[in-house]
Amino acid sequence: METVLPLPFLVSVAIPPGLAKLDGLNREEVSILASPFLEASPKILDKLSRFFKRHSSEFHAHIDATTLESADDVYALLDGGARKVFVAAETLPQYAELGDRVLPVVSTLDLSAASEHGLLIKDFDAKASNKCNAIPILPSTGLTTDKADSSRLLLSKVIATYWKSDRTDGLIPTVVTDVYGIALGLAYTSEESILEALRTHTGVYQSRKRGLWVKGATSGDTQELVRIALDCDNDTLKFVVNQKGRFCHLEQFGCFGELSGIARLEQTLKSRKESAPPGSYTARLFSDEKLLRAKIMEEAEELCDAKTPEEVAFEAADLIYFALTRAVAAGVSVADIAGSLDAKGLKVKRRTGDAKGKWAEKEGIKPSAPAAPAKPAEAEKPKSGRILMQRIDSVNATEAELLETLKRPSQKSPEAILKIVTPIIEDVRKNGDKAVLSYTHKFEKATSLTSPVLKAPFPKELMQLPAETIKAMDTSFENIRKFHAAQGDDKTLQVETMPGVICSRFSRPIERVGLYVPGGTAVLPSTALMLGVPAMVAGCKKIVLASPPRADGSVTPEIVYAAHKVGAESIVLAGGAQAVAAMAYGTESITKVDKILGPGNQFVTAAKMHVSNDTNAGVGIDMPAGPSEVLVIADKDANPAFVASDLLSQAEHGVDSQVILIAVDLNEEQLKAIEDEVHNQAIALPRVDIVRGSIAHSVSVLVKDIDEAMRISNEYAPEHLILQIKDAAKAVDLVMNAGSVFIGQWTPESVGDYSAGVNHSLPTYGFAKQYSGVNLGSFQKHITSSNLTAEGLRNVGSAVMQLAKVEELEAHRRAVEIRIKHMDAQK
Ligand SMILES: NC(=O)c1ccc[n+]([C@@H]2O[C@H](COP(=O)([O-])OP(=O)(O)OC[C@H]3O[C@@H](n4cnc5c(N)ncnc54)[C@H](O)[C@@H]3O)[C@@H](O)[C@H]2O)c1
Ligand SMILES: N[C@H](CO)Cc1c[nH]c[nH+]1
Ligand SMILES: [Zn+2]
Repeated sequence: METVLPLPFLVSVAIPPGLAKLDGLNREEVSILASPFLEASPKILDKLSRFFKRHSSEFHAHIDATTLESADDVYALLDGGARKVFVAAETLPQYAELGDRVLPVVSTLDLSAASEHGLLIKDFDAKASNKCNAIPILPSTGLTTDKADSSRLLLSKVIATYWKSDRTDGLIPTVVTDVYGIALGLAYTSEESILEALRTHTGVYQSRKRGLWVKGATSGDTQELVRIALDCDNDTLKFVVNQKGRFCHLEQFGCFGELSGIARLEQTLKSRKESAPPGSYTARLFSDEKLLRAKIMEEAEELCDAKTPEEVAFEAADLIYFALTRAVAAGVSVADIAGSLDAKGLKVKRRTGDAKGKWAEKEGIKPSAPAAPAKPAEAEKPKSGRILMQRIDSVNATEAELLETLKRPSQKSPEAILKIVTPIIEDVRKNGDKAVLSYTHKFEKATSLTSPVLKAPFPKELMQLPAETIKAMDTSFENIRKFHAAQGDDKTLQVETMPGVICSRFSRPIERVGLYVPGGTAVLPSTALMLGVPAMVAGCKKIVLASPPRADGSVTPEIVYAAHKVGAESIVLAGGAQAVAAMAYGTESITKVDKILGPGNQFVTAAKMHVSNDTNAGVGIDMPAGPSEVLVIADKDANPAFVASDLLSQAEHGVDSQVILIAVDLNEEQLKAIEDEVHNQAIALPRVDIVRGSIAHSVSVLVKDIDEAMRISNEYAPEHLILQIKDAAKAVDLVMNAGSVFIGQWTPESVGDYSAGVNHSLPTYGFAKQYSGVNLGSFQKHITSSNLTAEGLRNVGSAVMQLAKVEELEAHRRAVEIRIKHMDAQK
């Protein structure tokens, strides 16, 4: 990343930045000029922080923070990526330690210096910093790249006002570099060429012999213009570009030779990622997450053990190779890494640099000082880079490679999780309410809570909801009720297997059920409906809901409303293993249940497995439901925006979610259209950071036809299967393994999550091969009965007696014989 000397003005931009259009200037033009000027106010701090998250490396923003009251907000802005923040002069002393990152605003504006250019609209204390005093600020509405627009200033003119050419032709020497700062060559620039470059966002220069020179116009080796900067004495420009092909007219990348070092490695890895021969080592590294992890760990260790300078250089190069492979695989470029390094360098409170977790423990490292509470913006690392799923072409890949690529992200080892949850379960079993409360105080920070349960009837004031939420919940409730009621088998099933031998089957509700409604990363009242409604329809006598309370000890009103609608007897105000244990064993105030159902994180799942294995608990559980996932099969008929929206709706659940696209016979352009949609829709999502995490282990599989797509899908056994293909309904016949299927372009997965009527508590992690999702049957037992007449016993008796004889179970045989003898005696 280039260090920025801002061009000698800042572009003042209205907030919220639409970012496609900024007050008349394009986003690209502002980013090329490097430094927008933004005005902060307490109301728009959230928007500013989102702006920084997405664009701090692209824009080098300066901020007017004079209306902010809290110093914490100023620190947060600087930590978020603001280059300089301007504050009221009287508050300046409290920022003394921050040097010229914080500057004062003077209220009496001195316009004289800039008025001769007619440019300055706002001026900052000239004495405060010689680096910043002369930066005039222009409203972006006053600038243009449109020659015909005489009412505004031409951008190229503004730049030229500040440069001093010492050449007779007035041209300005221009150093051209790539984004790593590697010099590609020297060119010359005029006002006209700058205007053209800004207008087209490409490399356009002024040739001394041939006039305007659009780089790549004949060779195809074009440039994307990333940034323009003026040097310290305003007589040389720098164009930072992304170079396609090569810059030099000779057979070499730049006029000073080929790329080398990390830049060259990145170029090689990127091209390998696109087209590494299947089976090659790099292809394996890209597709085998475990192999790459092992190599990174191995090389890190070897680097630590290296002794001589040569060994250190050798091992560091190896480590960088594997680290960069990891980055390129995730769609992260060296420029993104440099941006992240720059952002770290901008932080006003640096991390201590301590090693973390198992690596620290292994080496016996102790933290250097107790960790200070993170400032809000410090805790959220700004992330950038294209959000892109890894691709694999099923035609070129072996079956083993394909399966390896489609592996779900690995979860923490069950043993490690069990070690954490077992003592919690034991504590709750022994100490009841007191233990449950203590874990709620610890994990949910709900220290004011004094009772772990809320009993029905639930007070009205705990379910105050907007009318539209009640309407939506009522609609969903009714659809879920209808669909699950229709699954009922009220009539006893009866079959006469032989004359006089009548077999029957009838269902009964499970009497007491415990329903776990997750509440860690998101509150999910929809899950309360998905579990509660079928329990109600089945006729379960006691429905106990459990969900982690909020930090103030209250339960989300939507969950209370759902509990009320399904007739729950109580809500356990606890989450995790403690909630599961409380429902499995019962406590002084929490009702023991016969079966626990519902999704949850790894602690919840491990606790459910643990209690179901304890015969003393006498409790059953439903299927394993872990991180959400979706597999979308899309062909040429699919709308790329719809496809992306479905992928993202599951990717936003958690970083451990995985989404799969199976692209049926799509060409490069069609596939890219979906990838572009994924990126563009993702960066606009509030949970974009989570999406980045899940997309990093998500995959697009290219296949030739529907049969191959369905074969892979059945092997993967997705929780949700979406068919965005021609004649989608017909393809349902080919579905063998899936939790729930969504057919055709008008059926987004989210309708199933909330309101269509189908259940959203479904098997994940490939368990759709052997489990069904939650349904009415999950809340019922089926009991069978036999009823034989004398004739029936005669008909079947000989088979029974013979098999009992084979098994040498004489009492069994005699139970038939004694009756037949009795019948014979009565004849
Ligand atoms: N498959 C499905 O049908 C489905 C439906 C909805 C949600 N989900 C999944 O359910 C999961 C919900 O997870 P969540 O974390 O948001 O909520 P959660 O309610 O399952 O877990 C929160 C609880 O975890 C416990 N916990 C957290 N950290 C702990 C630690 N270090 N030690 C011991 N206990 C700890 C705490 O008790 C806390 O109350 C997500 O993965 C989501 O994708 C799946
Ligand atoms: N998709 C999740 C099940 O995998 C359920 C859910 C709840 N809210 C939104 N979605
Ligand atoms: Zn969902």
